[in-house]
Amino acid sequence: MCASRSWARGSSPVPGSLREWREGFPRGARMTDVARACRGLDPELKESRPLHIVLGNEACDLDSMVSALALAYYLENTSESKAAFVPVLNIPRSELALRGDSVFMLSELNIPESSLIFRDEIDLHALHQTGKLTLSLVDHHALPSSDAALENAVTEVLDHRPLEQQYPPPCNVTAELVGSCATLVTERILQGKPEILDWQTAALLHGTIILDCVNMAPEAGKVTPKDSKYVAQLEAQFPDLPNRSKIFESLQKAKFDVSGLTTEQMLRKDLKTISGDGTMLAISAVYMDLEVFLQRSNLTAELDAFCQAHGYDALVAMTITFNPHNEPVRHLIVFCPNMDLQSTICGALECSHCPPLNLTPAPTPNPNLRAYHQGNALASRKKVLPILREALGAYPSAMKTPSGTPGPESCSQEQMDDELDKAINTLIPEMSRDEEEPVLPPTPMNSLVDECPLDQGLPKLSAEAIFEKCSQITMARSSISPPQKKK
Ligand SMILES: Nc1ncnc2c1ncn2[C@@H]1O[C@H](COP(=O)(O)OP(=O)(O)OP(=O)(O)OP(=O)(O)O)[C@@H](O)[C@H]1O
Ligand SMILES: [Mn+2]
Ligand SMILES: [Mn+2]
Repeated sequence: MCASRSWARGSSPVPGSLREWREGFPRGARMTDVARACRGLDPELKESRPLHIVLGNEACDLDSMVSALALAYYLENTSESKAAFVPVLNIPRSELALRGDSVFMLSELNIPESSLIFRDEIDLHALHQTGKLTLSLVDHHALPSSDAALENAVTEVLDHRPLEQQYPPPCNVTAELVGSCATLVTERILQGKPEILDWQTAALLHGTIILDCVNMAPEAGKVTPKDSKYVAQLEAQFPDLPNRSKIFESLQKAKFDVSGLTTEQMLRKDLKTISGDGTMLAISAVYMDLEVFLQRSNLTAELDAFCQAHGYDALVAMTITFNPHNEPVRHLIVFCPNMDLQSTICGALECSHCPPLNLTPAPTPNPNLRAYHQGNALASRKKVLPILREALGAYPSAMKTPSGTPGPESCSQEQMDDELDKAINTLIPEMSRDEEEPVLPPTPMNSLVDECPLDQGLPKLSAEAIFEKCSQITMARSSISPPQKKK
């Protein structure tokens, strides 16, 4: 689906230095030569020069794609280093088609998809082993556990979310909570060497910032003064950039067009993942109304198959649609067959206060599914991810069962008891003392203790197991003689 091709100037192949960038990049070799070399088909090119990869996030939305393309282009044209600067889209090539806004933008600007390199076409880990790889991360900075080995190749970060991970100097970190990472890349180019900016690259950046900042509308809660400043500067340098509203409407339409997508494709279209202590969680943006989504045929089985296929222990989907006033309406869906993990995730989301999500439970067709209306319509996944990351951190991996199998019953009984004893003994110390030691009254929880045993949150255990243990405690207490007064 493509809106009218009214943007690009003429229908010439990629004009200006974007084409030269592609052909002369790295110097003397075309993009496809680099791709072939990176795919290991042409070792001497790989051997000849170090490779500096500019890598977007694994959701690979328009912001990630454009930030990687534009920053690599800038570095290739300004860096003193003899490295080749290669933008890599952090998804398999086959997944680009799910990103309607990116496909639309590339076609509008006559940038052939064949000139791009995707994550499944380059072996970053093998390159890293040759010692020839350095990395710039754009639009993210916390690498997924599968890429943890690449952390020491990161020499630069440009991101627009709160820092969750430190990259010590000499890594160059730019992290600012602006509406779009493309704003930070634009700033870098305009402050560095504005004359290398050509119309195509300016149009890529301009359109991306406008989409991310919802056509620069303050009520959407995305745009910052820096976003507005650089959109204006791009327009001042290229007065014939397309009209903002035209860009926004075409990209928004292309982004939200999910017609014909399967449930699996819809979940993969804008997917982020987090992991904590061996538990993997997928968080998808679903551009569809909750009711409509829940009515999809075979939904629970499809969600289960999706989690099993990718090794996810749970899936959180954030649906986003718009009311007649064009305000976003958000719902959260939690799919998790493991009841302990499900209650950990739902508890964290329900009790979150930073930010409060103002969740109202909504009915679902299956106990493995929970759904909520999210009253806080401004909290995008960027805001929800830290809540989920913290919840995973508090969830004992000992409770983790192979993904997709039911919860606590799959843990051995003694494992459950150990967990429970540990938990109860931090809560009720007299249970852990042996007989001869006098039992002191439990420390009042509001006293100045250096850390409250509940700081890590209540132990994640099933209600029945806690009840069982508490009844044991009352029995044990009634058999313990009252504390002897110290003489
Ligand atoms: N108020 C709005 N009006 C119109 N469109 C809006 C409005 N708010 C968001 N969108 C569109 O929905 C897409 C998804 O927006 P989001 O759910 O707020 O998340 P985000 O894409 O801005 O940020 P994320 O938390 O997903 O993180 P990153 O993508 O930065 O990694 C928006 O793209 C917009 O089209
Ligand atoms: Mn997004
Ligand atoms: Mn972004």
